[in-house]
Amino acid sequence: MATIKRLGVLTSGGDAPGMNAAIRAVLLTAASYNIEVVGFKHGYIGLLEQEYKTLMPQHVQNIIQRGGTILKSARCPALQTPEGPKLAAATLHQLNIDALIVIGGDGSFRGALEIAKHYQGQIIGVPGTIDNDVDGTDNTIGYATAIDTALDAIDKIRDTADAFERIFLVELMGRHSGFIALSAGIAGGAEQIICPEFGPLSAEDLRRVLTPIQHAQLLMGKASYIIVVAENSYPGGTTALADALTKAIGIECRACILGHIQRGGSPVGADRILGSKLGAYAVEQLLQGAHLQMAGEVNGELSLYPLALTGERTKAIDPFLVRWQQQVGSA
Ligand SMILES: Nc1ncnc2c1ncn2[C@@H]1O[C@H](COP(=O)(O)OP(=O)(O)OP(=O)(O)O)[C@@H](O)[C@H]1O
Ligand SMILES: O=P(O)(O)OC[C@H]1O[C@](O)(CO)[C@@H](O)[C@@H]1O
Repeated sequence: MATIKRLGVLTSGGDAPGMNAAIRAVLLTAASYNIEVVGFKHGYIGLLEQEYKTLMPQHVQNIIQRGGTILKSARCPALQTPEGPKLAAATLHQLNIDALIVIGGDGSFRGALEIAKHYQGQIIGVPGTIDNDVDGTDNTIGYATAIDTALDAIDKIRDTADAFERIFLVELMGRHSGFIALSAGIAGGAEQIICPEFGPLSAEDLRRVLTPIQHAQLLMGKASYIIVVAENSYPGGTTALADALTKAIGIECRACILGHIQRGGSPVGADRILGSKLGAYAVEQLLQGAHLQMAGEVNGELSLYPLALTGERTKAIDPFLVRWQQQVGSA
């Protein structure tokens, strides 16, 4: 068993519902092994600027149901300078931190790998991002809640779209991936889903979107029609796409950008459970000597995955749902 007396923990990148459950599990598990936990604030900024506090059980009481992260999060460009990782490692050494747990996405894990080049202790990652774009785990903490939040919005937009028999484009988050768009689009009964995995969509290529709309109108007449669009799918964004479609078909298409609403809210049960499980597992695996690994869950089994491979983008959106959506999308 590795000797760990002091453990650091931080949340980095986009916050995700369930991060608090993971922090809580880290603290409670560590406490059960008499390990002290230091929480760094604002992601890697806390390491660079020595902004931290020792976490006690009372700090994690009554947080499992809260969105956001009690440690705050941030993007930290300073870690991407040559001096950043050295400074971060120096803080960890100075504070006698034997191991660090980074809760975040694959970008945060790249940062962890840079720090590891200068740090003598162990580092482990816990996947927390609404985007679900991290290899080595079926789901990331926050993804399930984001789907439900997006779904709630889609259902509400459907009501008004139906009343006015309007075409709506609903833009969902997912910087490089269509996980949220595909899942919420399928569950919300969207007529079309557009996401990066379907290939780039250009102004010259609008026919791909137009033909299914026209087909649906022939079949059903005037009716509500919802297109779920993953962010960054069209040059100029979803409002530009709605404008281009409006011009092309002569029927007003409305855009609704859901934005950061998807990052907030009370985590659903699945995210509380995943956060708790992965937070606890991360501590236990550190004690087993794990280093530069991510604590994930694959096919219901807890497992470690090399941090260096978490951003390879080998995890694909559900191919069955993709095929089915494309098959029925024009009906
Ligand atoms: N190559 C890198 N070198 C050093 N630090 C990095 C590197 N890539 C990312 N980081 C650090 O990790 C932080 C978070 O990364 P990023 O903004 O990509 O979010 P993420 O962890 O992927 O989460 P999300 O996708 O949910 O926003 C960055 O702000 C930066 O501090
Ligand atoms: O809040 P910010 O820094 O604009 O980041 C937005 C990005 O973060 C995420 O919410 C999580 O990675 C993405 O879906 C989105 O593109």
